Amino acid sequence: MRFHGKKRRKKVAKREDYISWDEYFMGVAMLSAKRSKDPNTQVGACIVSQDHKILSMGYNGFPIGCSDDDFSWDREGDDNKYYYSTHSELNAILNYRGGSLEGAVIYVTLFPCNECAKAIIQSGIKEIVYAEDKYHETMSVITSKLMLRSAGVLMRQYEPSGREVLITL
Ligand SMILES: Nc1ccn([C@H]2C[C@H](O)[C@@H](COP(=O)(O)O)O2)c(=O)n1
Ligand SMILES: [Zn+2]
Repeated sequence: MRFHGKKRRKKVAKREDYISWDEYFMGVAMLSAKRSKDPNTQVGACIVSQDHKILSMGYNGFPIGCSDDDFSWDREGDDNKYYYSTHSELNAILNYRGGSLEGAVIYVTLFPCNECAKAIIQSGIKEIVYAEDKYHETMSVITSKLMLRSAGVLMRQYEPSGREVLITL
């Protein structure tokens, strides 16, 4: 092959074992979940543009000014975490500092609840890629899917590749 009139040396071949877009964005969502202080379920989300740019990230936690040490992480009783925690998907939407999320894709480690589904629909996100769906039998997830389907938001389950990535932090 010729390059600027000169005979070109054989090119060095590219790496072939690079991670896919799905692995990359679900990996970022999984890493975000590691920031959660919830002792029972840690959820992470990563919002991506149609041209594969990361727009925002989030994980489940208490609002700014509501200390993780003062507010309750209990699952039951009058004073429980469900009153206080913001879900990862909503945090990712609220963390976005750009303009519109129209047409974006959200990668999330757990299928969105009905409240997050409303926020996803209203923000213009058009596709959900989720890893787990452990609450699929709850009314929250059943109604979430009803709304998402009705609004034309695509939903697909992430297919784990089984690839292990070692990151020493
Ligand atoms: N799609 C979801 C579902 C749940 N979360 C958060 C809300 C809680 O902090 C936790 C669930 O706790 P559990 O009932 O399993 O003890 O996960 C979320 O961020 N996104
Ligand atoms: Zn939610």
